[in-house]
Amino acid sequence: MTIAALATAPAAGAVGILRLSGPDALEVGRLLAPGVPARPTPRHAYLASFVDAEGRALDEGLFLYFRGPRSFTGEDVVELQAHGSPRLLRLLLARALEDARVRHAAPGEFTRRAFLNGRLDLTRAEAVADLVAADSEAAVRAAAAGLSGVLASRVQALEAPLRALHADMEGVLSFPDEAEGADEDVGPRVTALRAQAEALLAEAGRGRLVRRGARVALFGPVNAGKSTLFNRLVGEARALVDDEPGTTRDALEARVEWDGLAVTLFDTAGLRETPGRVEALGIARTRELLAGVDLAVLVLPPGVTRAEAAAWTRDAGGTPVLVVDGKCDVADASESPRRRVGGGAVEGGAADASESPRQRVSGGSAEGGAADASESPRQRVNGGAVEGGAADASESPRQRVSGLTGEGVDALRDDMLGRLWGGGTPSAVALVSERHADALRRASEALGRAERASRVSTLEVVSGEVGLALESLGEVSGTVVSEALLDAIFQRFCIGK
Ligand SMILES: Nc1nc2c(c(=O)[nH]1)N(C=O)[C@@H](CNc1ccc(C(=O)N[C@@H](CCC(=O)O)C(=O)O)cc1)CN2
Ligand SMILES: Nc1nc2c(ncn2[C@@H]2O[C@H](COP(=O)(O)OP(=O)(O)OP(=O)(O)O)[C@@H](O)[C@H]2O)c(=O)[nH]1
Repeated sequence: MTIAALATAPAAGAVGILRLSGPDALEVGRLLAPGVPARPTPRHAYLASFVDAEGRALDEGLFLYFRGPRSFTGEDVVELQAHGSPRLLRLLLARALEDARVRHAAPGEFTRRAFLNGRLDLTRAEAVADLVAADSEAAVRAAAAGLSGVLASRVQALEAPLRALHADMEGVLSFPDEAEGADEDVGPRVTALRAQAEALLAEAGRGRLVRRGARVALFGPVNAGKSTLFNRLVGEARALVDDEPGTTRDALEARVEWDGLAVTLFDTAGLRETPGRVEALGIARTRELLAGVDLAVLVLPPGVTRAEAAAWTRDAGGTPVLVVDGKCDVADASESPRRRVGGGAVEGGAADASESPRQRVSGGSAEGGAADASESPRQRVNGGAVEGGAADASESPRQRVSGLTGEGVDALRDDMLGRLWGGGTPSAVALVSERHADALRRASEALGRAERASRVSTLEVVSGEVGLALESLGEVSGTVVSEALLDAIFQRFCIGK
């Protein structure tokens, strides 16, 4: 069946495209553009008059014919490139759909046909959708890499040797005499392939970062200068700044693009022990937010000790924390923000020392970390920090930054990107999606079982597991796919793609 859809967004633009794909694309296309020869030269742009059912001119545009299989879908494709009026384009589309040989394309159906006709493997078809959805430079570049087959070849480099291994084992099982010895190094081969699968799986985190953008939150004690720093990082005065502690109550967010990577930056309510009721709600929300971001930046006012810093760090709930010394332009603590913070902690400590981990640390730092050291892993960490400033030297020096003067802000941004990204550049990443990661994980698990079986079980069992790994891997490239999987994948495409 021939399908038709508008390939351009349903909004006014300079040019809009109606696309047809299928066996009757040319004939139906020529109903709309009768001036085009019956056997047009493929890939030649004809200037043509587009007409309605009565033969009245609707527009003058370009007519393109791609003869299958040399087309995007692998089928005959016709494009009518008209002036970009949404109303005009709908008239042209309706006219094409009037023909009984044509129906409207489902979302992603052009790309689905390209996949089914072997023009693209599944990873490249998905890269088409990634490219259309890309909203940062890194996302564009990573999707483009996917479209050019970066992930496809990584998967291929795993799939081919896995298939060879499977064939060797099946050979030995079926023809033990002829294939003798082909199963000798099965164990090491499985181990190596499993490591390869794990390495690919490890890129899923970066894939997520590129696709969705990174989420970074500034947090720390009240009045640390978070909002000032946030404004500085965002490049505009978004957050309210005031020297009254607790000014920021709701988390603010702003989207920036750093080195091509989309970053959503959050400014959060300052943490302290004795907040007002409304502020307490803000703090609860901060903790929730911190648990869900990719990186939490702990902004400390001058004079905070390592033990205190370690205590604040725990508010991030397991999210990686980057610690920075804020207000570094303040030479000494004459204005004594340190006292305020320290004072707050002690005050709170008296009120409910038993409850708050932070107070326990304050207590620890005052009374001696050693006393606490045996109690919990958390205390042991703090105890360590308190006991041995020297031993603590392994901790990297904290970034000094001033939101007020801008000092250290660029370096902080680089630090954040380093922590988020690790080495390399965002464009070099193989965009491993959740779907790919899930299939890779199952492949890797099957290989893990194969590894064990190669030591304790029969070749038949090993081969069975390797076969399962192959099946899972086939879901990534598309060599093994169900209709349901294809439906799920192509549903997220837009219409006309
Ligand atoms: N006007 C227009 N622009 C477009 C598209 C389109 O369909 N129409 N595309 C649609 O997404 C993308 C281009 N993708 C395309 C991919 C392959 C072929 C194609 O004809 N492939 C043949 C021939 C290859 C060759 O001659 O080198 C093939 O693969 O056999 C065309 C477009 C982006 N820009
Ligand atoms: N000297 C100096 N003062 C700063 C700096 N950053 C912020 N301040 C001042 O410190 C006070 C608090 O700044 P904010 O940016 O609102 O601090 P915050 O951490 O967001 O505060 P909360 O909203 O209470 O959590 C304001 O008076 C700022 O002008 C800095 O880098 N250097």
